[in-house]
Amino acid sequence: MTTQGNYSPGLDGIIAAETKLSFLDTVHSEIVIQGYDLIKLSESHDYLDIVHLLLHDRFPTSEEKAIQEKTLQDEYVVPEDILEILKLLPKKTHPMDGLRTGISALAGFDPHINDRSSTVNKKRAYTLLGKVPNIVANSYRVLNKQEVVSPNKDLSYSANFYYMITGKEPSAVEEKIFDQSLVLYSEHEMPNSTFTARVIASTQSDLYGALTGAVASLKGSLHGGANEAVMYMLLEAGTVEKFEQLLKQKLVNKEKIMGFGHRVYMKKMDPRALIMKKALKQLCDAKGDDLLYKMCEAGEVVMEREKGLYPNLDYYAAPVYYMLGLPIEIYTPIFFSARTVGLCAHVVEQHANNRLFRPRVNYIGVRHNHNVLSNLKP
Ligand SMILES: CC(=O)SCCNC(=O)CCNC(=O)[C@H](O)C(C)(C)COP(=O)(O)OP(=O)(O)OC[C@H]1O[C@@H](n2cnc3c(N)ncnc32)[C@H](O)[C@@H]1OP(=O)(O)O
Ligand SMILES: O=C([O-])CC(=O)C(=O)O
Repeated sequence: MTTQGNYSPGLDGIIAAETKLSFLDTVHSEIVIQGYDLIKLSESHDYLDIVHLLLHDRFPTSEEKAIQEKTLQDEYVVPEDILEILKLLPKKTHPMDGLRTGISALAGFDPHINDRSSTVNKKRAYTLLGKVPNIVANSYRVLNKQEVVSPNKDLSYSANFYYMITGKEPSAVEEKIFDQSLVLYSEHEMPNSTFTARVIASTQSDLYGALTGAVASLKGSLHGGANEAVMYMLLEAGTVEKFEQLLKQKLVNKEKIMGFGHRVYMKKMDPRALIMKKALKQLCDAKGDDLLYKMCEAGEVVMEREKGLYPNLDYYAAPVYYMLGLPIEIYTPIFFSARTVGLCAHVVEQHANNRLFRPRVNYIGVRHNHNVLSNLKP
């Protein structure tokens, strides 16, 4: 073995970047976003406040917020050709793959594609923030043989996103909870997808490429794909007792249980999950049906007792989305849509102060003796 230095599988504990954007402070149990705690922000601010905070380092004034909303609305429409590309995809394509294709195709419509300046990157971030919800909703719709839906500028950003997916306007409570989920998913330091985006950006590749790679990363079930997987698991079980049995059986089979565990919060509950747990209770109470809440609570007890593992955000976001009437295949694309702002902010930061990512390996392969090789020549 040729050793170049310490190896940490999965880069566990390795510092990969310096950032002003966010930090998981496990000592004080805070998710620090530009100096503020995300959990507190999720109770006091909406998604568009977080967008401004991440892209401009501070909250918007009410005038700036109105201008930002108008900027986003002007970006809502997706080129017709992109919708045509989505229509050409095989109908069994997952909406995450539709989204990946759609974001990738947007690059060709950018007249300033070779400009990596912060000003243009931030402008581009608004283009993406305007169009990604449209691509998410319409890639799902097209793949499910539903009519393409146009954005409704009379609704708030989050209400319009919900409307484009479901075809109906959310109630005030649904809008608030959906928006809160977007806040919670907006930014989270250095998950695999953000690392992917920064690695791609570090070659001086563009924002669309960085985000296309990030979609592929987020699709995996160890990352964003977990929210969808959690919902299938809950539906497969159907009752509290069967869910407890299912989890125990999966543990006996040494299967990973989706929605539990986290590289950074391994011995604690993801604080974002607690907020979505409260939202789930609210939605269940309003509907007079607490089955999903009871199942999730019972699952938490089993996992803590049997494995010392705690829920991450995906565990409670999934049943919340279910209670909001959102289709399951679109849970991970919604996560991506919310994370668009965090990813864009990281790419802006990477491009503004770039050094190519190029790590080394410890070589564990064989070494051949070239004298032996020359003896083997015909
Ligand atoms: C918003 C998000 O994207 S959060 C992440 C969403 N992903 C999931 O929910 C998928 C399920 N969870 C997992 O697979 C993991 O907890 C991860 C991928 C999130 C973190 O993984 P890592 O930090 O690499 O931890 P690793 O997989 O090495 O697990 C450490 C130990 O805990 C166990 N473990 C961790 N998570 C789980 C789980 N969900 N179910 C069962 N066992 C688990 C592992 O089997 C391992 O046990 P061992 O030491 O006895 O072999
Ligand atoms: O941070 C991570 O490793 C994954 C995660 O929770 C997220 O992307 O929000």
